[in-house]
Amino acid sequence: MTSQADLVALDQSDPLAPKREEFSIPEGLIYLDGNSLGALPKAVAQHLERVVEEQWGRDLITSWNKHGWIDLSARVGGKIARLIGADPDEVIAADSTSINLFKVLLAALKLRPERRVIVSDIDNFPTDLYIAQGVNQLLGQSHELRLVKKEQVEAALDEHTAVLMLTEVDYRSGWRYDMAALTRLAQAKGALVIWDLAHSAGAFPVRLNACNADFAVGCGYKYLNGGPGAPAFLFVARRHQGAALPFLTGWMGHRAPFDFDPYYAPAEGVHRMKVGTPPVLSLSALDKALDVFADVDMNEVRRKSLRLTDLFIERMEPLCRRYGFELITPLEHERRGSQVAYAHPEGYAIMQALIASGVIGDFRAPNILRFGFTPLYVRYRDVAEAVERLEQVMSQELWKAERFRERAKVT
Ligand SMILES: Cc1ncc(COP(=O)(O)O)c(C=O)c1O
Ligand SMILES: Nc1c(O)cccc1C(=O)C[C@H](N)C(=O)O
Repeated sequence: MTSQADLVALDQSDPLAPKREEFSIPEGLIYLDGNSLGALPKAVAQHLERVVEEQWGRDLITSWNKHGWIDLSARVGGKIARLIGADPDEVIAADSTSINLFKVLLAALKLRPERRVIVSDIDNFPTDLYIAQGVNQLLGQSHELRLVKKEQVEAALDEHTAVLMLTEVDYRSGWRYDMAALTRLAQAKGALVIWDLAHSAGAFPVRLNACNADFAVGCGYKYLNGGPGAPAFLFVARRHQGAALPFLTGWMGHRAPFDFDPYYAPAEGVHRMKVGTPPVLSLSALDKALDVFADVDMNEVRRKSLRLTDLFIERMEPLCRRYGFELITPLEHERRGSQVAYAHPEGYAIMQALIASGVIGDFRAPNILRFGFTPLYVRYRDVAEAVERLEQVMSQELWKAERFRERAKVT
């Protein structure tokens, strides 16, 4: 068991400890939900004020050139590329994850016209599955969407598979796929692979090119801390950039948008996946938020993430025995993202009571309490304190209060 003295020593010797100072975290709050909405980097607030006043307010439309707004999507993509093991010219920041998935899924299916199966995980985040259903509808239900449990993904792949579409880290359980192995297996059958990195990018080192990934998408507002509704990102491996075509053929993805040619011609490389005018303020926030990572070693982030999640699991053991929490996150490091989840029949009310006590995690239907550990701003002592507050919620039965039963619109 990790002692109080061990925790102090861990925080004192943590090479990432100074990073916490770069974030604005309310005094006394323990924030374990950076896997849903990352905390605010202090520099973003100052930067946005300058962008609004100087770029928008003073320089107005000249800022597209003067402040490089027109290239922001690619510049921000370049910063994300380092975190996900891609080259800068393989990534853009744009649109939402859902829309980016729509774009790359259609592009990938068109690269495998003779094949008629999309394989995915039935526990994938719903938007991924809904997008696949919408794409199939657009294609006249020409494809089979083969949804299987994680253990059956390998067996579901065959010579009819056009695309394997997976989220690397399961949003509920935190279960992590072996990206290299699954990519190899799918490609050996002749399929293309799309990875959703929503719960990976910024949480640990991702190695898209080392794994030979074909396409990827991911969120800007989770571990990348770009703010609510931040632009997402999209990756197209260089080997596909000539042949992969977008079907949302907007002017920003045209070869020469300011020629105002009536006929569409795709831009070079990943740029053709851009659609309309980018949200400059949101992109500017994400741009500045990514600077927090500039001097960060992602291997260090992973080391701390595993220590934080190990510590949480260790401290939760007595509560599991006493109060019936069931760990659903893998113990094996290789199979774990940066979050830990427990099933409990009273999960919703318990999470509301815990939030009221100053520890923010979240609840995922039907019965899951989910805790995200962002190594840049979560301390070892926060982990111990969070479990102590949960112990109080349970031992004093605080969760039984009527007000914790009422379901909010957003959970
Ligand atoms: C795996 C995954 N994909 C996609 C999304 C969201 O996509 P969007 O930003 O389009 O809402 C989420 C979370 O919201 C997610 O967990
Ligand atoms: N994107 C979200 C939103 O707009 C509102 C509330 C939560 C979210 C989330 O990010 C959910 C998240 N993808 C999840 O893993 O559950």
